[in-house]
Amino acid sequence: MIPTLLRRGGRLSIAAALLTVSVLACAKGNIVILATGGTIAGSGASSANSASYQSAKVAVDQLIAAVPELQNVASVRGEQVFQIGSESFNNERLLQLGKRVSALLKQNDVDGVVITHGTDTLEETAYFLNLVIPSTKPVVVVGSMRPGTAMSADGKLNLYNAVSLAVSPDARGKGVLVSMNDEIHTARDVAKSVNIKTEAFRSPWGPLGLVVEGKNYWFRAPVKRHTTASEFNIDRIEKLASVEVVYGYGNMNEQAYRAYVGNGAAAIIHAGTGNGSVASQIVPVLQELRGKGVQIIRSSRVTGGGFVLRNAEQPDDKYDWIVAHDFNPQKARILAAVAMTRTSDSKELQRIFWEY
Ligand SMILES: NC(=O)C[C@H](N)C(=O)O
Repeated sequence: MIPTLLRRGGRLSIAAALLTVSVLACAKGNIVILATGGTIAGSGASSANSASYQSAKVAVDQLIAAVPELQNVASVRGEQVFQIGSESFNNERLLQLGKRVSALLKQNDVDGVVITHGTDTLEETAYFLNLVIPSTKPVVVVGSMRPGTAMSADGKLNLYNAVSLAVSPDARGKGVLVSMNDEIHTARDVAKSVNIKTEAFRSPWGPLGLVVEGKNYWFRAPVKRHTTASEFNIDRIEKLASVEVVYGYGNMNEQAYRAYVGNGAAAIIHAGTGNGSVASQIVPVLQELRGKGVQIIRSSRVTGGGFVLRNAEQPDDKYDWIVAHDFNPQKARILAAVAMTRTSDSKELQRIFWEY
């Protein structure tokens, strides 16, 4: 169409061509890629290094330049927020990233945000954003399991899928999404379940859909509260509550619980065995800590579908403990750290654990 207009020559047809170009550019939608590091920005010594490499090496502009096809689906620009392995994320970085996402989504010239992220804590950041970003515009978090230098690297296609998902009107209002390995997951459910393999992310209750060659195929939608239906808002959060996780196993002792509380933890996520069960020698310790005002939140260390029932295994009503529903311990930490910016009432916290 544009070459035809140009062939006709003359000022009018050139103006028409320019107008068409700008209309097409607008029609594509504007996506900002916020880069934070991880393996998707990793680099290895040789193409055979699929698992040993350095993460967080490649700058966002290089990531974008490596996938010219991105510009066919959206107008894309990048910002380098951090350049770290995601194992080094902390509460301050979550807040900084969240505030930048929120500010961008308030702009009329931004239609969605893609966050490139290491996979180790990707589920924590994605779930945090799902709780605190008050926007229906798509936020898609993406990573890779192999660096771009490796044979069969997965980053380019994952990034392409993430951008095409973020620019899709049908991705709006579904909460923060994670796109990996052609699948679309809700940030609430997804967890890194295998390392090494590219099929690394799973949701215990299944993915929301698939993204294939720039088209989304949806099968379900999240029912829990998120983004615009959330009572939490990043614009009103300056500091997260101090919440720590203690891992349960046979031969447990009380030292970690006491050390964390001694250092000011306001809540302990007990990553218990099975149904969040608590060893008999630990029960009185947790009762004592609860008596001192510390929230005790029972989650499960079971991977791929831990689900803690209230008053099963332990009398939560009697001890005034909280159960983490189906959240894995690291997501329970995120929810408690956000929720406790607003309440320290255990009944309110339990309500929040059921609703989000
Ligand atoms: N695949 C990865 O991205 C792992 C890396 N350690 C990270 O989380 O940053």
